[in-house]
Amino acid sequence: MLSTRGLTIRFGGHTAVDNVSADFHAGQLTVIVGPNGAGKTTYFNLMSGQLPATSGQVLLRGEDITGSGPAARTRQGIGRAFQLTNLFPHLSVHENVRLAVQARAGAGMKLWSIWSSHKELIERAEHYLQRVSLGARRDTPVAALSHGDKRKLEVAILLALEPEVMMFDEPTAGMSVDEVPVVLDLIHQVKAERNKAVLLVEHKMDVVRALADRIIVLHHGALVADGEPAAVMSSAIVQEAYLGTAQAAAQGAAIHD
Ligand SMILES: Nc1ncnc2c1ncn2[C@@H]1O[C@H](COP(=O)(O)OP(=O)(O)OP(=O)(O)O)[C@@H](O)[C@H]1O
Repeated sequence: MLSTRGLTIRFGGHTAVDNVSADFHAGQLTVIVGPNGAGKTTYFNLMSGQLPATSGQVLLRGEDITGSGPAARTRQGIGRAFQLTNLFPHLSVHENVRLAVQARAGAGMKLWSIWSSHKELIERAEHYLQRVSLGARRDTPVAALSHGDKRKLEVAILLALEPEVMMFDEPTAGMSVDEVPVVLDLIHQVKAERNKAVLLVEHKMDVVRALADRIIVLHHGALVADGEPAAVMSSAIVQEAYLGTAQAAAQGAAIHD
């Protein structure tokens, strides 16, 4: 579904992502891990188009999209849950999701088609709100939501856009303990549909264990491990560089932080 080939970005003399090649398949959830500053977010930014690559390629279904900006990539099927930067704070929860549903339906500027299918758009937005357990908050302005509810709303918006590639940046960061299972269940459901490539940047080992089909490890911008979770997590490089000791790993310590 999505591939990178020799993907590299340099900031001045610093190579933040260094020649990374990887393939992300439909029905597979890949977690990208690594210490602070390893290049995980920058790699995400290169794939979603927020940053231009210094060299290398990003391919979507085999097509080279390296030259496309972020909006074009979203239209082409790469969806990303940002950390609360793509919400309209003064619109209601329902309106935020409805805009995403409209964008997906291509109804954005065509008033006639908005009116002709208005009821359907509302129902679809309602459906996504129910999926993230935000139905009761439908009329609340986004600015008044708790942090956890904002994160759930982001997931609803991402679902509404129906992308083929779904990228999550620490989806449970800042959530209370009782909110985390809602989001993890949703990501499980998306994965179970088996038609999307799901990518996650995640620090929490329990989340990694619960969700990962595959783990990629970045270190100083380079890909240093790529494989099944058990093999990658028990590999010497991960044990020593990221978990400190095998005992820390067994105790479920975070990779960092
Ligand atoms: N716009 C930029 N200009 C200069 N340096 C940058 C820029 N963006 C990222 N970097 C540098 O690139 C490196 C990788 O940063 P990045 O945020 O991708 O790491 P990360 O693995 O996501 O870290 P964290 O786990 O702390 O979020 C860091 O050394 C960072 O300082």
